[in-house]
Amino acid sequence: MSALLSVQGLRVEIAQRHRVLTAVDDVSFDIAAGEILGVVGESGAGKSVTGTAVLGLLERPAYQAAGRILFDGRRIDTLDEDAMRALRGREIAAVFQDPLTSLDPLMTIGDQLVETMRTHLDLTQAEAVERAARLLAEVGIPAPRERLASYPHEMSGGMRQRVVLALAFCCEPRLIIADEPTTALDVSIQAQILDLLRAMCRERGTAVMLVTHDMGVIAEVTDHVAVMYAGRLVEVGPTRRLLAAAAHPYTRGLMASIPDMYRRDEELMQIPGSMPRLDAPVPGCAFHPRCPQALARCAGERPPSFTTGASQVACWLADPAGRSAA
Ligand SMILES: Nc1ncnc2c1ncn2[C@@H]1O[C@H](COP(=O)(O)OP(=O)(O)OP(=O)(O)O)[C@@H](O)[C@H]1O
Repeated sequence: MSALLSVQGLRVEIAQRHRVLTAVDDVSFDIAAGEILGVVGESGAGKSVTGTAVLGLLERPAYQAAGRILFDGRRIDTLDEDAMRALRGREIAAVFQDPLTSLDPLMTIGDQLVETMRTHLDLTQAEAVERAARLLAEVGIPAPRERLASYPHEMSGGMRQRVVLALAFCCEPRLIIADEPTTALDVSIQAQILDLLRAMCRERGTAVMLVTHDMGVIAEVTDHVAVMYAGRLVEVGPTRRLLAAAAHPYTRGLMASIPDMYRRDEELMQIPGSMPRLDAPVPGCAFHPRCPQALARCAGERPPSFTTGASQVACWLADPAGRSAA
């Protein structure tokens, strides 16, 4: 199946006065139509920067230094600002952690939905209003017609995030970039919003790049997972298989922090240590100082990506040639 989104060798750098830092390095992944890909990793791993690059919203001092981003086979990282803005409104939508990033506090939610639809779709005012009410009903807003006249601040955080989903879906995008869409919400509301996101995507065949630090979220909604550490992908594979048999010690460490059925027998644990700072990159495998299974070569040689089963794993432990030597 050809990819709807294809990120190839993406590198994002951050220009500082006397040096350049690398926030995302050689990141490649595909998302097929209708697929939900989770991008997971600790804070600072480069997840948001990757999503921002796909949306064409990187701002100085951050910039794309290498790689290509293709949407439906067409290169989009070289589009000009107007073309990218048109694509963002229509074919690629974004959902961020804070609903107030997406919602204009001075506009009613009805006006926001109607204006977005009328900018990008050929709809009359009456058609757009009708569609806005239907969308609000679909995302579970009670009394949707009356709610069209409400302002964002008149709603709870959970309701606002439902409106953000309505806004994201209102032009029937083919791809949604969702960056920590439920992190700010109570756990019970989080699950409802994730269920809603998944149901709406399944029904429409919408693809999603879901950025999260939470392996529980990955387990709940994604089809594939890309695990990021220190700006690089360390493991990419189908969610079920990856959760059943993660190959990278970092992925296993993240999984050990899911407090649920996957780890009934083990204590909830945190990975000791912290991710290297951008201004102090670690040679070899960036995870080796924290890795319980590090080999001598991990400190000196950066592992390439090895294929193990259906996954890609950047770890010397997955090197078929190196296993016996280790
Ligand atoms: N505009 C910027 N200027 C300087 N540093 C930046 C900029 N944008 C991102 N960074 C740095 O790039 C690194 C990756 O950030 P990013 O936000 O992508 O991480 P993340 O994995 O999404 O983590 P979080 O969940 O905390 O957002 C971090 O070290 C961050 O401080």
